[in-house]
Amino acid sequence: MSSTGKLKSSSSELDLDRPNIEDYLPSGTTIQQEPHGKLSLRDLLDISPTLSEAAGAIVDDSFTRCFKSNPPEPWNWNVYLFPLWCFGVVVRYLILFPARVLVLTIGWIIFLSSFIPVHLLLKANDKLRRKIERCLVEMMCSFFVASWTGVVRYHGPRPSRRPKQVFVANHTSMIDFIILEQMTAFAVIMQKHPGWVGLLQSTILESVGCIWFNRTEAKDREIVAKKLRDHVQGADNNPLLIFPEGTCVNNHYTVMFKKGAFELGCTVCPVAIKYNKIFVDAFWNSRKQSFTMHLLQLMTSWAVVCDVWYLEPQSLKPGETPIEFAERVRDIISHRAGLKMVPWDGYLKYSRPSPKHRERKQQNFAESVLRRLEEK
Ligand SMILES: O=P(O)(O)OC[C@H](O)CO
Repeated sequence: MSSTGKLKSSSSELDLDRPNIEDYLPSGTTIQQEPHGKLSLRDLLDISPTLSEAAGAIVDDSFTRCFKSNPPEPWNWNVYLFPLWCFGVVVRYLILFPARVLVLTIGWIIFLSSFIPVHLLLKANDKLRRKIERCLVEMMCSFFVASWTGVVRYHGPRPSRRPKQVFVANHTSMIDFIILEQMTAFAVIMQKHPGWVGLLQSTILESVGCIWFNRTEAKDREIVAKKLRDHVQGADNNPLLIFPEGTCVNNHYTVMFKKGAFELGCTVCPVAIKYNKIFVDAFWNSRKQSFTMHLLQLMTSWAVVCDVWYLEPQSLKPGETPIEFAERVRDIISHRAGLKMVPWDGYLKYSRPSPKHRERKQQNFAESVLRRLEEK
């Protein structure tokens, strides 16, 4: 498909996903029913499509919807269910949670008491050290998954270590990484975090080849691009895992994939992850919640249920651009996980729309008002 074709289909997807402002207006009122000379909200919105689009965006928009938490439906709404729910709260907080903290503590003790000596004492035998460290990281991730009673179904062949391949997955939470890492020690490319997560990133995870960057630093992006190219050449390196959306999305949508993973000249292995929200919403809304609070929320829920599909590897087709390739892979992942594709750049979460875009909208609005005045 040509890039124009893709763009057209993306914008029509956006149109379909756009809220209908009519749905939010009081029903049963028409312009004719209003007393003569009195303006209704409907009249005002009728002045220009831009104005009604702006009103629609204030009420709801498909970009914000990608990053909205969707907690499970409350079910404790009657006199029989409420005591049951209270009983569940007591079990989850007073029995399950302490047991899970214990599991995690045991995991950390085993992990650190093995990882530190291996890391320090096996410096001379690099191959053996890397092998043991890989197993230990996988084991620690399994402890994390156990600490939320993770019920994960993996479908398809497990990833193997081969040169010139990169795994890409949709992204809902940093727990995606933990869920994938417990099966295969991937080298992941991720945003650098502060606090204890940052400490783990720069110590333990760096030893499995993970690469960290700060998305606001243009300099970091160049360094990461070079590290990626070097990493995929090494036959003995852990398989590379990238979340090309670059940010966590709520597992109902996929936002545009960054093209970096698709211009490395590697085979791209898509991985689709779909969480079942029966017990808890696994979306990490990092603007509202720290990762520690997110983990505590998971550890006090009944279970985290999800499906992971390792999909058929894909290569760049003749005449296909990396952007088209990224869209094709996004389509495969979204289709498998039942996610809706929206043509948004997830980084817009962190930036304001460009002045050019704003000016174009202002120009459209001014033109529509002038046209209307001339008609009178
Ligand atoms: O949802 P964000 O943008 O805070 O991204 C969080 C992590 O960096 C994703 O791994």
